[in-house]
Amino acid sequence: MIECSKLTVNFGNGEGIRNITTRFYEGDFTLLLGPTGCGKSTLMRVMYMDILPSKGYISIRNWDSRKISKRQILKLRRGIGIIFQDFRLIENLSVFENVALPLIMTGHSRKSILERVSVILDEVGLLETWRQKAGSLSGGEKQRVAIARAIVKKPFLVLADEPTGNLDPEAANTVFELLKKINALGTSVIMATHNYTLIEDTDYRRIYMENGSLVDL
Ligand SMILES: Nc1ncnc2c1ncn2[C@@H]1O[C@H](COP(=O)(O)OP(=O)(O)OP(=O)(O)O)[C@@H](O)[C@H]1O
Repeated sequence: MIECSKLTVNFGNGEGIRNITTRFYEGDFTLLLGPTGCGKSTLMRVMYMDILPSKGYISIRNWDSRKISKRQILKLRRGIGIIFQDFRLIENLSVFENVALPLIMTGHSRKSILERVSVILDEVGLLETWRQKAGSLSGGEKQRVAIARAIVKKPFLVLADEPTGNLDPEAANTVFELLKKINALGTSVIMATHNYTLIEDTDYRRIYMENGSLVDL
């Protein structure tokens, strides 16, 4: 699904990622591990082509960073759901509106939005909160809204960048279980995390990074 070849992002200050060659497979749950600043977020940003490589390339399904246009980047992003550590919700909008936003922006009908958002909110266990302002929720609930927003358009890939970093262990577990469920239903998931306790019992593929490079173990 994703092929990285000699992938390099150079921020001009000596930081970034260097010479990454690997593949990510369709349907997998992949864990991206490594210390702060090792390049996990940068690698994820390249995956949704928020940054383009300085050298080497990344190809995702049929999109290749060497020849992708701006319009095609928007198309690629429609197939990718993104979850951040800090939730990035619009706090003064309701839970429903936050999740509906990606569908509103792509011109779905009111009826299909109502149906789809209700189903998704039910899946993440937040149907009853649909009217509440996102800003009034707990951290764990906010992250579940962010997950709902990420999957509402049925992406082929979910990128979760430290999704449990701001959560207590119980909320972190709930979020991880949800991501596992999403993966079990067929969506590929790539999750960057520092939370080794959370993942210790899983046999998902682990990719380790250090100083912008992959570590061979
Ligand atoms: N836009 C940028 N401009 C300059 N340097 C950057 C930029 N973004 C990231 N960096 C640097 O590149 C390196 C990799 O950062 P990145 O955020 O990818 O690491 P990370 O592994 O995700 O860290 P964390 O676990 O703390 O999120 C770091 O040294 C960081 O300071």
